[in-house]
Amino acid sequence: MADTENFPSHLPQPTSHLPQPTRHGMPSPQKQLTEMSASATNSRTTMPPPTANGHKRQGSNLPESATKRPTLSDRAGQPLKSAPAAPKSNAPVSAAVSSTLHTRYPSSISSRSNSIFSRSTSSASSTSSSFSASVGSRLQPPTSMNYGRPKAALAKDRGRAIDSRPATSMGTRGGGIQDGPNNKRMAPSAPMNKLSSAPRRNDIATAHKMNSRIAQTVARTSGVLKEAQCISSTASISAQMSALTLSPPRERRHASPSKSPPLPPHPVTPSSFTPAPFPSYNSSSPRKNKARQFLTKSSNLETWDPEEQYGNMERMYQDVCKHYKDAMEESNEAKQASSTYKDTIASLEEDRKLTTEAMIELRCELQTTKYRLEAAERSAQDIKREFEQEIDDLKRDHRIEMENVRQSQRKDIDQAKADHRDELRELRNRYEDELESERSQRLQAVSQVSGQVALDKQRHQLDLELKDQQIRSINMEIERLLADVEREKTLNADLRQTLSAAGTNASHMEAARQALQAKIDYLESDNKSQSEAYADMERKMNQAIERATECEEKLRKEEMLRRKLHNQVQELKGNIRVFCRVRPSGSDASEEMAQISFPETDDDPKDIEVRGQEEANSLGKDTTKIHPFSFDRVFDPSCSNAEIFEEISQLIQSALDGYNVCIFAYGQTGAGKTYTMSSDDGMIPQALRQIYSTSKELATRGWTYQMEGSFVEVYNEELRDLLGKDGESEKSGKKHEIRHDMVNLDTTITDVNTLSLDSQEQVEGILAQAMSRRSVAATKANERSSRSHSVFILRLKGQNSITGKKCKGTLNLVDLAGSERLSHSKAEGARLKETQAINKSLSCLGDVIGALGQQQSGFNPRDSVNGSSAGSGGHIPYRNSKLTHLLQLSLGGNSKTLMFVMVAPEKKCLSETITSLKFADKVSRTRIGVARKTTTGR
Ligand SMILES: Nc1ncnc2c1ncn2[C@@H]1O[C@H](COP(=O)(O)OP(=O)(O)OP(=O)(O)O)[C@@H](O)[C@H]1O
Repeated sequence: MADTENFPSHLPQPTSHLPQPTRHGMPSPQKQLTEMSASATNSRTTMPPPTANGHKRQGSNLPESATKRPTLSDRAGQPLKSAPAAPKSNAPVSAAVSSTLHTRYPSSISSRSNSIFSRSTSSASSTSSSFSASVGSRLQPPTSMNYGRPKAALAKDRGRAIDSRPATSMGTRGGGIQDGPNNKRMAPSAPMNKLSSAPRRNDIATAHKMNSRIAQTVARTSGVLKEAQCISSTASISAQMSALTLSPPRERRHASPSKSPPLPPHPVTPSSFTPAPFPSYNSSSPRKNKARQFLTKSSNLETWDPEEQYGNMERMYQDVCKHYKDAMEESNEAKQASSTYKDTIASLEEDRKLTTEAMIELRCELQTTKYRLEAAERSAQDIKREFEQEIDDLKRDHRIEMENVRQSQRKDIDQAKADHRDELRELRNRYEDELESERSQRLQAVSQVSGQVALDKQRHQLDLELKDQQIRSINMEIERLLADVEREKTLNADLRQTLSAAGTNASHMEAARQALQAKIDYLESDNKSQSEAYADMERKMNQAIERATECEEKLRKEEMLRRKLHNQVQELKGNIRVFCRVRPSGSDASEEMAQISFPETDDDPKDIEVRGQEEANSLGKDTTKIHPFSFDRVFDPSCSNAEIFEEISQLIQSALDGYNVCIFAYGQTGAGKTYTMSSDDGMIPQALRQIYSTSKELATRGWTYQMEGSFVEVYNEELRDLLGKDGESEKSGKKHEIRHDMVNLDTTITDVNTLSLDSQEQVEGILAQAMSRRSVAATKANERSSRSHSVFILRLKGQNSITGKKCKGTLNLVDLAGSERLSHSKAEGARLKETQAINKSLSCLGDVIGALGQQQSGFNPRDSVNGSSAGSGGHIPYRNSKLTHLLQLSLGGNSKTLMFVMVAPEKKCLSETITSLKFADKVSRTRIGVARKTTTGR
């Protein structure tokens, strides 16, 4: 087995058909004999015979004879002409046995031969030949490299080769060598198993206990021993084989394996081994000259040629003998090595025993030391515990002692502190008493002095305060009078005279005041004369007050006169007045401007001229038309909101006087309507500021005002409350309705929040809220274009506590949405709808104004409610849009109405500008009714 491993790996391993050697080298002789006998009888039918040239024939590869050959059955009927010669005394191998050996185990024999003898360099060539003869030319014998090893190396290699497998595995392998010729499993040889495995186990156990060097040595020794045993066993088997060949063939052929007695082992020693001479064969066999014979008539298998077979057998026998001899020599050497290793093992065993004893002693010592150490540790623990207890006791004692000392010290300190406190208290009491008595003495003295001073001072102070108050009131009165005078001066000449008189009066009073002041000074310096001066001053004061009252009365009368005159002037001017304002150019410098001029350069410009687009006349010449317009007032781009407000402040005053006032801004989108009406200094905030300041002034003349405001927008022909909570009207789903009270000439909107405006700050907050809620959107002309008409309605209710007069006015401030041409704006979707609604309502406004113009005479506002005029009977289409419906009373003649027409200066807006101006011109030419005051009382 080991030798098969030496074959080159690229070659197929030779398969053995011989009974495989067990670990002892060969199967038991008894079994071998049995099998050999059986095979001798069966071999002719089961195995093909070797060929004549000595090569192995294999199965169907055997060449078939072309000629007809006699079969065995044929030959059975024939008399045996030349039987093989009877074996001689040394019993040569019979032809049957020989052929059986070659047919059944050719490769096995050869292989085995190789395994046993391949290490002999001298027999390399013969091995090779026998190998090729037995296994065929396809397989090469082991190379000569394996042969020339030194003996020691050989022994070592073998030892390693065998010893590298564990003992049990060896046993298994030995037992499992396997399939014999008839696929019979070969049982391992039990004694040999015992022999080999037992020492091996011992060796391995020893090797594990001892060091690795000892283990290696033992392993090597064991390997050598096994090799030697193997060789000796092989030798015995060979001897048996030799003995087997000596037995008479006829007897063996018929002898039953079970009945035949076991053959005694052949006493072969390597040194005394002499191979028996191979039996000679009768070469004059008649078969030699005979024609070729066949197994059966129909078979083309030739019958065996015994002569040729015999020759082969003889050669093989020679080879086997030679190899056997070599093996014997190797075996001897191995035995010698074995005895040497045995000695070494014995001495090592001795060493191991000594070492084990020493180890046991040391272990005992270690154990003892451990016990001692543990005892020492225990005692150390006890001592430590004792010490710890002692330390704890000491600590406790120390703590108690410390506590005692601390307590005694604390007591001492407390005692010392108490003493010290008492001492301090005593001292403090003593000093405080002394201090108190001293202080009281001094205070008495001081209070006597200061009482006197304070009394004097108080008296003077009171006098002074009284006089200051009088002076203040006189001053206030003078200021008020001066303010009144100042205001009246600007109204009319009579008032100026009165005011100058008041001024003179005031100067007298001032002189009197100065005199009084001098007297006060004098009085201050001289207490005695003070009372006289005071009485004089009081008298003069009363005179002044009387005169002031007279002046006030006079002023009131003048005020009434002024109002009357103012309203007369307003009526003369007409109830709808039109102001025109041109916006400055925008930030885009590249924008081309329209040619707009203002011919009048005085303080009160009323005219404006706009140069129209260039047009070709009938002669083909380019001409431009100039459009002149005239309004109540024209404001050029340089005018500020403050300047414009000055012009309308009289109208705001009219609202306080009990008139309905309506101011609205009209113009194309982006022309400046929202800027004029609702910016921080726009008309709406300024109007409110004026109303507050004037109402305060009028309060001095007995007027008190109640103000209520609401803010709505007309968006897409629907009213929206800008002062309501977010989404309130959408949630409630209520629609606001416009109602006109024609008795009181009052307009109300249902479900609209009306807030009482108590302070100017509140009003401005409300305005900001309303402005933020307005519907705005970016359009082509304006980034924040108003998409609705916004209307701020301020109701003013005044009452004069002196005269008992009552008045009720309404101020409507309207910021209209911008007119816009759809073709220009190219609005879509929501924007388109908005633009359509805006344009429609503005066109309705134009219609209403037009209708009002036609019925100038005989206006009755009550008729206007029904959309008709008593004078002309013409229909006024107020209800055609929410905007005109809402402004019905403002437009219908009952109110003072001011329209701002806003103009954009850009050329691109020119046509729209001209349209707006034409509309404004139409409005300014309209004369509608007479505004009436809603006052009651005297
Ligand atoms: N007198 C002015 N001085 C300076 N800037 C102005 C003046 N008038 C208008 N503007 C500016 O022009 C722009 C358009 O003005 P505004 O929004 O008042 O136009 P509008 O007529 O109200 O437009 P819409 O009808 O689309 O609401 C704004 O940026 C505004 O500040």
